[in-house]
Amino acid sequence: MLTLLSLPNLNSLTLARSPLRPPRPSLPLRNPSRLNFASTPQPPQFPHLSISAVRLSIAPPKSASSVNGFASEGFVEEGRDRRWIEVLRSALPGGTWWELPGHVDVGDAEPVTVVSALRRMWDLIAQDRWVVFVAFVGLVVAAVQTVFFIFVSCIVLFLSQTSHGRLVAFGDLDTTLLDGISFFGSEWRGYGFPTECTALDSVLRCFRNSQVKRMREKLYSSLLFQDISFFDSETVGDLTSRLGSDCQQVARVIGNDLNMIFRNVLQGIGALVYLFILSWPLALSTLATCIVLAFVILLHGQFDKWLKNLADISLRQSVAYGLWNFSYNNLYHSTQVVAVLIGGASIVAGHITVEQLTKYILYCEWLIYATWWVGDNLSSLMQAVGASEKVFRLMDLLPGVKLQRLLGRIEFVDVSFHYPSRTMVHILQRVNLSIFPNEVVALVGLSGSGKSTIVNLLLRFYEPTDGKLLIDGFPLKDLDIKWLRENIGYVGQEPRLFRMDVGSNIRYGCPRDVNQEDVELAAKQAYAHDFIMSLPNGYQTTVDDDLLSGGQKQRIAIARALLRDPSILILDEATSALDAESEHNIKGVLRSVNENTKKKRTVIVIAHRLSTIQAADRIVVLDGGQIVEMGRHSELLKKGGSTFSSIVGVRFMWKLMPEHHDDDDVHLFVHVPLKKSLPTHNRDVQIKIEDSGLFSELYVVKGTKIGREILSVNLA
Ligand SMILES: Nc1ncnc2c1ncn2[C@@H]1O[C@H](COP(=O)(O)OP(=O)(O)OP(=O)(O)O)[C@@H](O)[C@H]1O
Repeated sequence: MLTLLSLPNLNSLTLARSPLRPPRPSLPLRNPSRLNFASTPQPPQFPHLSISAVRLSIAPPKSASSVNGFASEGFVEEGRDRRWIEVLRSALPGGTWWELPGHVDVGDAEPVTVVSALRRMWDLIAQDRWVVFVAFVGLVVAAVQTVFFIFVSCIVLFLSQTSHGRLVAFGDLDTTLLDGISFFGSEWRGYGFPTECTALDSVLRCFRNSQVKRMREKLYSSLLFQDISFFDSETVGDLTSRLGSDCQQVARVIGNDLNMIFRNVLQGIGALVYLFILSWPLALSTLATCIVLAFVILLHGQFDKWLKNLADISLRQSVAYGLWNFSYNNLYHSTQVVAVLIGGASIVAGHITVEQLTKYILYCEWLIYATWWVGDNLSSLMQAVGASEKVFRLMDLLPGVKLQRLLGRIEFVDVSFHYPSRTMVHILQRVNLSIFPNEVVALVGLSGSGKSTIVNLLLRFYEPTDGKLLIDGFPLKDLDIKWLRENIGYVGQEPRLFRMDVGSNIRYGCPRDVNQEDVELAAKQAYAHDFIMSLPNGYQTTVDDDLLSGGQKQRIAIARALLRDPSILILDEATSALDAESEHNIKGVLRSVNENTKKKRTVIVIAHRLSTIQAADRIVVLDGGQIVEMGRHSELLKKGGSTFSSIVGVRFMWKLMPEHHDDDDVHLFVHVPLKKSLPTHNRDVQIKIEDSGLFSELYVVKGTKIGREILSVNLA
């Protein structure tokens, strides 16, 4: 990080603090991130400027500068002049040299107003507003005192010339009093705006830190409820930056920038008023200097926006800073030169006294100083406003409507979808599906057909790119996402367990108060109670992802979902790791819960087992992101639709449950779908069941051959 010592030309900017001289800004230390020259070992080099600019804009045509291949002197001279003019023009603010390569994004597309940003920040510090009010009063006291300090000091100084001891003593007393007021004012202001090293500094920083903390908490809780699509498009680094530096920057606005702006505006106005009282021509000349200085500072602040975002413009940064530094020093000194010239003439002419000129010069310094601070803090404020836009946008993504009760009616209306990371691949295309309250719907389809995507949309992990998704008639995006997810039970294929006891794992995330009996009832419904009781400490046994089998974890996850008593239950291959018997039992339990409890529920199940699918009220067959068939199992078989047959047949061929088959060799009625190479009507086919541990495998035997051509099996 840059210090004053690393830039020798900055030393002239730091003057010792004395009662008669306002503290001069030590610029790089004030805001190091904005003036970080660590990567610029050399001081600004203007030759770079000319070389680069020549390359950009100077390319005189050969014919203009040469005659028969020889350069004409007049042309050369003219060309050189023009070149220098071009170089200078390109280096001026807004010139071509400052332009950045087209592909670089230098800022936010959407502007945010200072007023709206400040209003949001004001809301954020609602409970600490009294601190800010008190601090502002301190600020005003300190600023007024500062303005009068010079006035009183000059009186004391010039009284001492006349050696009126008592008056000097009175003046000293007055100065001491003002010093005291200044001290308390600054300390008091510092309580609200901890920006300077005051005695209370460490305590005072707590206020700003609490602002940052509050903002981070709010932002973080907002992030937790974002769609998964949000995390597809936002990188972890960006979010960390929002939580880290952006929150700091936004908190700095109230705690620092506004404080400094108000303080310096007050002091500047005080100084300016006094200057006009002393001598209006002198005051006008200083005012003109201040306006130019403010313009230069603001211009530099604009470049800061780029400097922060881009790594490859350190050269421009150096030049911009050099120009700024040059302007500041010269403008500052010019006010003193003007003051001495005009003021000297005015003293000779008898218009003002030496004392008045002294006061004038001192107030000039204050005014320049105040202008510098206001300009610098304004550009810093603009940066913070830019940062606040992203922070507030994320915070605003919070709640929607909470319904009194969720009935469980789900409607997909012309829903199309593609994932943000693969915009060219259409995953769902114009899906229209109405699921009624308490209905059990099975989604089937080949791998990649979009079953889980439908569930992802329902859980609002993503939003449809087209069409509407309604729950109980309300657009899903208008509903309070936290409330909605509390009312939906979701069990995935690979549920996660936390390293804590089984009971706590079942209770995890349950939004209502439950007792041990409720937990055990849910575990019994999920056929998990017996195996839990066989663990060393029953429900108190500590488990984690590695200590239980896939099927046991699924049963705990199902118990967890049942305990919440959700209005909508989604099972995304939630029983895939269960043995056939457990799966059969759980399927029955889910069905009976749905029918027998007071609170009915809508169930959406994605499964590949025939037995599970058969239990559904309706089967929805997906292919390539579209619904191709829909109906009861028997209806679909009767229709003989090729998609359903191929999907269901192939899947179930490998996952038939053994209890239907007592013998190794059985004859079953097998539905044979339309296929050119196979007969088009039902026929008896010999099948063979082979038990391979977890699943029984079904081989379709045609004659002596073992084949897998039969695409669906009807065990009815
Ligand atoms: N986060 C994602 N980003 C991009 N593409 C995705 C994402 N998740 C899924 N996909 C793609 O979307 C398509 C549909 O996936 P989906 O998981 O919905 O299929 P599925 O029918 O549930 O498959 P399976 O039965 O294998 O679980 C697939 O081509 C998949 O590669």
